[in-house]
Amino acid sequence: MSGGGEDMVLHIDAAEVRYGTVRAVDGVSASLGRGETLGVLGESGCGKSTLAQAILRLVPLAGGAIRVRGFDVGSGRGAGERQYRRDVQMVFQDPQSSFNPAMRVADIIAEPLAVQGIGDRAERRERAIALAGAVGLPAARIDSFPHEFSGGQRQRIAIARALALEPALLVLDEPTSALDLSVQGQILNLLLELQRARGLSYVLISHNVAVVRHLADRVIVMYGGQVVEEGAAGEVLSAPRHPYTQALLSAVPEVDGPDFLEAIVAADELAAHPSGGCRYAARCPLAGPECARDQQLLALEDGGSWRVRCWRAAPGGSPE
Ligand SMILES: Nc1ncnc2c1ncn2[C@@H]1O[C@H](COP(=O)(O)OP(=O)(O)OP(=O)(O)O)[C@@H](O)[C@H]1O
Repeated sequence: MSGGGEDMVLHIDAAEVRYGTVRAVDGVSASLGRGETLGVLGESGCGKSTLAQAILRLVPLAGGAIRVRGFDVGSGRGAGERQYRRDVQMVFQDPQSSFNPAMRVADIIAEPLAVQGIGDRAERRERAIALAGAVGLPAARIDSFPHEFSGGQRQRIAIARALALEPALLVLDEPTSALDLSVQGQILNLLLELQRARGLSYVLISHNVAVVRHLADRVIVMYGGQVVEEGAAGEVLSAPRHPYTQALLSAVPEVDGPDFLEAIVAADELAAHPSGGCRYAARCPLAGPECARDQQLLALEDGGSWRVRCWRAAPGGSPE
């Protein structure tokens, strides 16, 4: 893990987002250095997309702070807003829905440049061709329309567009969930390649343990709007300590599938009424009376970065 300082690209400090009484993101903290990937893992309703939206300033913070290379996303104050708009870009699960179907691929990729008034038409086209090459799209097809491409190629188009402004941080929201299994690996490897070549940082939002394992350096596991476990992805995902992470890992097949989401009840209702105590207790096979108390995120070792919101996992096994 990288420390603080100038290499820190993203810093999330006790971020809160509410929809009415629903605490969709409830005191989440995390940070991300240059060239690193933070996995955000959890099933539908745990708040991971809302966290992504908060980083992109698409929903307001009700508390805490998010900083991208020093820019305070919550208040929007201070210098650097223009740079922030360039620094953070998003790749969605279904790129098709974010493409204008009447636009040709070259124009789609160059669109962020046009919006920012960067370069003239010919320069933007040059840039789009270079970006298409960087993501493995054939230059000969740059004047085709997005519907003429396969799902995997469309995701390459979306990635090229996201890179147009030379961002520092990509927020990847289920970037391969809509793709065939054989294509998922290709896109994940492309993301790794681009990260290494460009020093990109990724926030990877996914319910898929295999995808997070493939890409993430660190992971936060979310349940009911809270982080329940965090640490180095390799450690957390091979020997999880929180009963929820353990359930996620045992339920997950190697591939994406609807059964997985059905296997674990959605956390929506929990976010809606966060009574005291562990939010996972109602579903936890290990729950006992101690779990009625609020649980803190506790380091497994003094000063360590592997932290678990479960008194059973904490040193000494005390509920507080
Ligand atoms: N616009 C909204 N208005 C009200 N509640 C919302 C809104 N968006 C999300 N929520 C609620 O906030 C909580 C977190 O939702 P969020 O979409 O962030 O979770 P998620 O883990 O990304 O799930 P998914 O993968 O299904 O998008 C859920 O309880 C959800 O019902």
